[in-house]
Amino acid sequence: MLDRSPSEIAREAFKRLAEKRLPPTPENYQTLYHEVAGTLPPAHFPFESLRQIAAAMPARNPGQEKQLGLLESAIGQRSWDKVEAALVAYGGFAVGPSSFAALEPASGGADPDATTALVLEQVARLIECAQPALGKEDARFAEQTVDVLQLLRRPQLQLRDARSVLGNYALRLSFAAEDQAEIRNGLLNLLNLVFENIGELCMDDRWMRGQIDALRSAATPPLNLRRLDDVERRLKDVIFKQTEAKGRAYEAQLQMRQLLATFVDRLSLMTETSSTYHAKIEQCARQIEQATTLEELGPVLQEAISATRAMARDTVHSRDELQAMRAKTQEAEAQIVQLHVELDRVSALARHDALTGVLNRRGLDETLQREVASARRKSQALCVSLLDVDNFKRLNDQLGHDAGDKALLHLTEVARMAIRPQDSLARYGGEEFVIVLPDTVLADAIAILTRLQRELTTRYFLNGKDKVLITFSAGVAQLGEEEAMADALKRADAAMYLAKRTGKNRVLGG
Ligand SMILES: Nc1nc2c(ncn2[C@@H]2O[C@H](COP(=O)(O)OP(=O)(O)OP(=O)(O)O)[C@@H](O)[C@H]2O)c(=O)[nH]1
Repeated sequence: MLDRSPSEIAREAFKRLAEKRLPPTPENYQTLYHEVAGTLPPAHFPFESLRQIAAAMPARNPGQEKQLGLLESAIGQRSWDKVEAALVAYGGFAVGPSSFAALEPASGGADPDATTALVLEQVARLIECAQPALGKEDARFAEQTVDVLQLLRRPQLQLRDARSVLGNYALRLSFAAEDQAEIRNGLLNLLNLVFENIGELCMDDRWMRGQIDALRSAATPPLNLRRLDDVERRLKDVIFKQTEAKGRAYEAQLQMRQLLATFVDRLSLMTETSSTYHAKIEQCARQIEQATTLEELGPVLQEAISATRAMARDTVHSRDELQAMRAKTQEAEAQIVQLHVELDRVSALARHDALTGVLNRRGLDETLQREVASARRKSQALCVSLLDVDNFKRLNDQLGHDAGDKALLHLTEVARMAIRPQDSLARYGGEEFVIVLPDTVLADAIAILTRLQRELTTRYFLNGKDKVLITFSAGVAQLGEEEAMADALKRADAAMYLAKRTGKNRVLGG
């Protein structure tokens, strides 16, 4: 089946359409096409139903009005993610206990049939919303869902008729939800196993070890989409770097093996040549001893000369070959050095900082893009903070550069613990870091940074046995409605400099 060309599949689908006497609708053709091709049909997007729901939803304030506009455009784009975001944000602008209040009968519930129909419609919507989360593995359950939805939307359906069907369906639904929870746990266990194995393969690489630890902690429940996104990005970096390293090691190994084999061949050939030569010379020496006339000596000397010439030729040949081999080895060495340089360059292209494991500039850029889009979509506040370690040069000078590195690592570890899972931490440059705080207003962001300062006064950096206090100065800015993120960062930077100039170890809003 899978070997058929698209036109063959299309012909067969038409044939089946005729054989089964089905109406030639696009849906029927699509179903049969996938049946013939042995592929899965694309997930159904209930475009019309969603448009009807959106049309029925009231816009009771400007916030809801904006979200309804976003919802309509999300439906137009057939994007579940955007539909979900618009619905959640719409809910955030709810004004009363019921955001579906406009659906209620104007007479205050005087018509019981209309009320029943409304309640049943809401149950149907609830089921439709929950459906994607329950997966498609159980075909029987999927069929039952379709039947229940049809039944709930049947005109004049009475509550007592719906009750037993819903009771039965609720039981199946609880099984499906349990299955999904088990599948999720199973997948998480599998993921952790994969991390462990990758970790085992490259335990001598410090960067990799840090990444694997970060992956494990990112994949620990409770999960959210942001954390999963982080896991995906980190895993891509790890796989990329591991593939590079493996390819490099394999190439080097192959080259070395070839060189060694040639070397052993040459060595045995040289030994062979020199033993033949020695035997020949010994034989000549014996013949010279036994010779009594000059005539007898002539051919013996001739033989000795040609044996010596052959030996010299072989030696020159071997020397040339060994020299060529040496050149090849040097070339291979240079290639490996070049590969290391290349690997470092590639690592720099990764999204995480090699020393601390937090996001690097590239990772930060991507995160900022994502968070700005998300904040705008959800009409939420977004803050950025720029923090710079105080007197870091002095720390380096007094304790050494290695201790300086460890101090930076310590700072990022404490910061990771102090911020929320949805916040992001990035190294902006030497001893400068950026914290991105979604869904946070300025005052709260300042409070989070101040909490981090307090944390650092209780969690000292230990340099050997010495406790070292690390402090930082920070500037915080809340992104304006129309403002570019680069401008918000500039404001945070200016506030940070003001904090430095006015005594350090301070957090100021920009
Ligand atoms: N150990 C270590 N030091 C770094 C790293 N990156 C930058 N530095 C050092 O950080 C120091 C920063 O010095 P300055 O910019 O003068 O700042 P400061 O000493 O912290 O002074 P203030 O910012 O005014 O508090 C420089 O000495 C850099 O060499 C790094 O990765 N590791």
